[in-house]
Amino acid sequence: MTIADTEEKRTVLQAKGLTKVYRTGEVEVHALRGIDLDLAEGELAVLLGPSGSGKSTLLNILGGLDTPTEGRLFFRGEELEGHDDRALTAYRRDHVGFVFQFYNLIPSLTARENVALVTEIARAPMDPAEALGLVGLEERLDHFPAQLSGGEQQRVAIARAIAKQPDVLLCDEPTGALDSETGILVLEAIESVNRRLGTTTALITHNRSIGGMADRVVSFADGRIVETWHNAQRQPARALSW
Ligand SMILES: Nc1ncnc2c1ncn2[C@@H]1O[C@H](COP(=O)(O)OP(=O)(O)OP(=O)(O)O)[C@@H](O)[C@H]1O
Repeated sequence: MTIADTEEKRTVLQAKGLTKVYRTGEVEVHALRGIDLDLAEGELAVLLGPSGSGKSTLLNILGGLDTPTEGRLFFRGEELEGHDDRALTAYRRDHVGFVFQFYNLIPSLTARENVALVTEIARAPMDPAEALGLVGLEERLDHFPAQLSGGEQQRVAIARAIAKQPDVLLCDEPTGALDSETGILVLEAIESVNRRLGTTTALITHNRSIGGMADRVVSFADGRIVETWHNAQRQPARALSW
């Protein structure tokens, strides 16, 4: 195996020159203006930036929910064909887990059943109870969403996202709707999944404090990466405050 092969294996996701222009009538919005970003195996990256800086647009493209106007995306060295819906669907289904600000659980299904919806169609799923255990909800398997707190519902959403054992976990403002104490529990769940399963994780936030838990922080402004730094040591989510 050559050094180049090894490097390629260590990079899970690679974005090159991504741009995104939204056109609404006469109006053009340049949401991304040339993003180069690699996510390494097992890394926890925090994508930081103010509202409107393009973070969600980037996350959606990295996860195959949207396509760039220009630029290329590689998953484990293979290019994802931007306009081939089937390839993107297969990539999303087999390799990507999403967590959004709002949990999108099905109210009439229990925590376990919400997770099972995904494990039933996944290639190598874990048991829903095991996934819920990983986020600290082993005592809540048969609760309905209405019987769970916001933070617990978000942890069910994380369990649902990771139960198919995705290569990449993409989290868009996962603590945006939560108070800080509850938010930290949710971040601990993400941290634990990243450490125990080695899932490459990208977490979007506008909250600078959350950057402390990352291996690397990538800071955005106006559709561009303006700064990147590595933390010499990751702070445990439990030690964060805001
Ligand atoms: N579907 C769309 N159609 C038109 N413009 C869009 C669309 N989605 C996003 N935009 C615009 O693109 C820019 C980047 O939006 P994006 O949601 O990626 O930013 P963000 O950094 O995630 O913001 P927030 O933190 O508020 O979610 C914004 O100016 C937004 O208005």
